[in-house]
Amino acid sequence: MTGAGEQRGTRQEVRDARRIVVKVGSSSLTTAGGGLDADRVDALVDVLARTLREQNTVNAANPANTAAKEIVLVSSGAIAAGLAPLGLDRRPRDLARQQAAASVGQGLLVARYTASFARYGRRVGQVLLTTDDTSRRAHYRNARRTLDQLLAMGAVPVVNENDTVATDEIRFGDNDRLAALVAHLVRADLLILLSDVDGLYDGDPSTPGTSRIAEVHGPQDLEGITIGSAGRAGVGTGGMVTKVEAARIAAAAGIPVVLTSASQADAALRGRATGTLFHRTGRRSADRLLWLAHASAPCGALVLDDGAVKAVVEGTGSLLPAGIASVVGEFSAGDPVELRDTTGHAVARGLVAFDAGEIPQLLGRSTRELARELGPEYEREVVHRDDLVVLRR
Ligand SMILES: Nc1ncnc2c1ncn2[C@@H]1O[C@H](COP(=O)(O)OP(=O)(O)O)[C@@H](O)[C@H]1O
Ligand SMILES: N[C@@H](CCC(=O)OP(=O)(O)O)C(=O)O
Repeated sequence: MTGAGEQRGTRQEVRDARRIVVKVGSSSLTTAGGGLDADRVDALVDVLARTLREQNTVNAANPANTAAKEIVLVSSGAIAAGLAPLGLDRRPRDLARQQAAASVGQGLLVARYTASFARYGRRVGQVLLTTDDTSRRAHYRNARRTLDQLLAMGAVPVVNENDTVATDEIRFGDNDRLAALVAHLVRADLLILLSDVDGLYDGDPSTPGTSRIAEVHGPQDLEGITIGSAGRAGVGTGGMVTKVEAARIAAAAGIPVVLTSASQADAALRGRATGTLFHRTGRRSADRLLWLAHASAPCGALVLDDGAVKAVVEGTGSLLPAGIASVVGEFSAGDPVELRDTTGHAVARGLVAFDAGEIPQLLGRSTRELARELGPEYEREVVHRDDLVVLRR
């Protein structure tokens, strides 16, 4: 951990980042009363549009323009923006009214971004994602293709969770984690999380004596720090906990993260020593698997015997019917499921190749035997190695 006063110079990897995901929280886009604050939206768009313009006109005629920047904006604020128009004075507790507010607010939010970016001659493209888009192969590819295409056409994708169709079970719930997963999806070089606080503090920032942490090199730097889960009453969702979790996911996937306030967005994009920089802790991982580990809500579970747990955890093989002791829940082929040991501890997640109802007849039996009895289509893995991600203990 490095104290704020110990920072040196600019952050080269931040300055050099070409493809950047910027996430902005509700608290940075709304007025104290909870409505959308057009001035704050415009101020953010000014920074983003100028960054794109400055960097991309330098060398626009040169196809090898290595300075060109691309920005994907993950914006919260739909629920907050929908409160006042529906006569609500705070974020409702129940999902149905949150969804109604999001439905009204998302339109207003995107209309505001559209008008604001238009001042710079830029188009925006709305992209609403659900957890299915992050775990199912076809959805995942589609989402990535659309985002890539928008960027290639010079538009700014404005991403949010598809709140109106998400149920409690399948919600991301917080856009911090969604932003980390989007950064991974688009193979971003940098994730910037903008909030109403200018970084991670070593305690509740409203408590005198706490100070900002300038750099985080890994989980060891977070030990002993009080990280609050409540944001500004009635507006944000996860407080600092979800931001630190998002930073951890992105950093582990090889993407550095800057966490700072919306008013520091320009400095952050220029690589100045603002906010908290989370250094990458891992390398870029095989594409879809990160999503499987962090985003998918498992539809059920398979309980494995000790040998199968070992094979899965040590990465030596796919999950075969012979290693499955029991099936939990209802799911269809292609759904994400949890793989548990016999004590109920989740060891991995995977995309299952059979419906839940088909599996009991396969339990404990060899694929060869099954193929002989039930047909050649049963000589296959229940979860293929390529569709499986081991969870960290
Ligand atoms: N250790 C900490 N460092 C910084 N902020 C913290 C910390 N613990 C709790 N917080 C609170 O988290 C809030 C940000 O979360 P939230 O309101 O959910 O933001 P957003 O709407 O931007 O997603 C800050 O305003 C701050 O009060
Ligand atoms: N999808 C929700 C945002 C949920 C969320 O994470 O909000 P925040 O904590 O302000 O980033 C909305 O647009 O209101």
